[in-house]
Amino acid sequence: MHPSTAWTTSRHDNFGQVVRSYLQLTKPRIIPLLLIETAAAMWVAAQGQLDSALLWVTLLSGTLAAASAQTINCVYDRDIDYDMERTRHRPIPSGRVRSRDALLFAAVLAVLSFALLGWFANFLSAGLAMLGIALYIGVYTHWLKRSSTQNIVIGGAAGAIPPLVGWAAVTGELSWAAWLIFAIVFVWTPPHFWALALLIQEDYAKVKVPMLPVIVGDEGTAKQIWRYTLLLVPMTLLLIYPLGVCGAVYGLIAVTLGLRFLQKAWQLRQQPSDRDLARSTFKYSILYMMLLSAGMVIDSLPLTRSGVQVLADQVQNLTASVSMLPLG
Ligand code: HEM
Ligand SMILES: CC(C)=CCC/C(C)=C/CC/C(C)=C/COP(=O)(O)OP(=O)(O)O
Repeated sequence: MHPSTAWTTSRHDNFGQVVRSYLQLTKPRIIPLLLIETAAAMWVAAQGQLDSALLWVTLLSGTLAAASAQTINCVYDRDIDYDMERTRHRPIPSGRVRSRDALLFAAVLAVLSFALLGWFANFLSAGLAMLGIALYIGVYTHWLKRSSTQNIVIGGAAGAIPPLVGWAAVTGELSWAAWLIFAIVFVWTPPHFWALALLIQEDYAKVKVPMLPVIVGDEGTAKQIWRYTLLLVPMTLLLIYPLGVCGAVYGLIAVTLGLRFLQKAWQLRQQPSDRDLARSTFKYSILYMMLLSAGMVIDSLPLTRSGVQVLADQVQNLTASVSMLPLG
């Protein structure tokens, strides 16, 4: 290879590696689900009449805010991340990115997120995105993660902020329905995370992070997972009644998904030390939240709404005809 070609290739490789490292700081695999929640809340808020430019700008800003929060978390947790097998190869503990550079990166992302939302949507949504970062860093990462078994219950509020951002971006305010979607994600977070924590508790024990299974064991954790799932499933139906922002199609999806979640949580309660069950409950929690959000979107599409209306009219006509039949 000609020396100048080799130099260019290695510069490319280096650049690629730097980009990959910064991307890894943002924990990108978690972001799509946060965006799905945001989009679902926006769709419900707009009752199917959603401006696509607003949708994309809000999703981009949400990505920037979540990426900023995750990057700061990587800086703060660099000591324990170094000691845990699962996180040792993250960019900061492995020495690929300096903490100072990561913080600068996070600041740029946060400022861009705030500016985009403030400019294209409104300052309520921009402020909520910043509140999400503050809660995730201040309340979860700094205050509770290393000191309380309830760390992810209270800290989970940060992960439930994205739907509020989406709702506020569309309507400029926060209605009961927005708070209910927030509450659904909030109550979903403990079963989601504790199912995973059952699998990786040795890592957390090693660095003295008091995740629930480390302190109360498998059985106590499985019991809590069951209780939160039991609370979660009926809560999802409140969007239909009394709030009236979702309809029958969403109801069918929420009940079907909810029954399966309850079944998994119940099985785990019966066999709390079964790691395959814990893994399957964790994976299902993600699928559950994706499909529940999809259910909200499908339900609010104008096509679905008119289809349900036609069906309801047919049923009404049929009932009227049957009642007019000369029976007996
Ligand atoms: C305080 C609340 C939460 C905690 C402590 C938590 C913790 C975790 C952890 C430790 C992982 C494994 C990540 C890895 O192996 O690198 C994970 C995976 C995941 N989390 Fe959560 N989570 C929380 C809330 C949320 C929320 C609100 C969402 C989105 C709505 C979410 C979505 C996901 C997804 C999609 C994955 C799978 C990523 C993959 O494909 O590996 N999490 N979570
Ligand atoms: C609006 C807005 C910006 C909201 C922020 C939402 C947000 C970033 C939620 C992330 C929740 C999460 C995946 C925590 C991981 O826990 P951990 O950091 O303890 O996981 P680890 O053990 O893998 O480091």
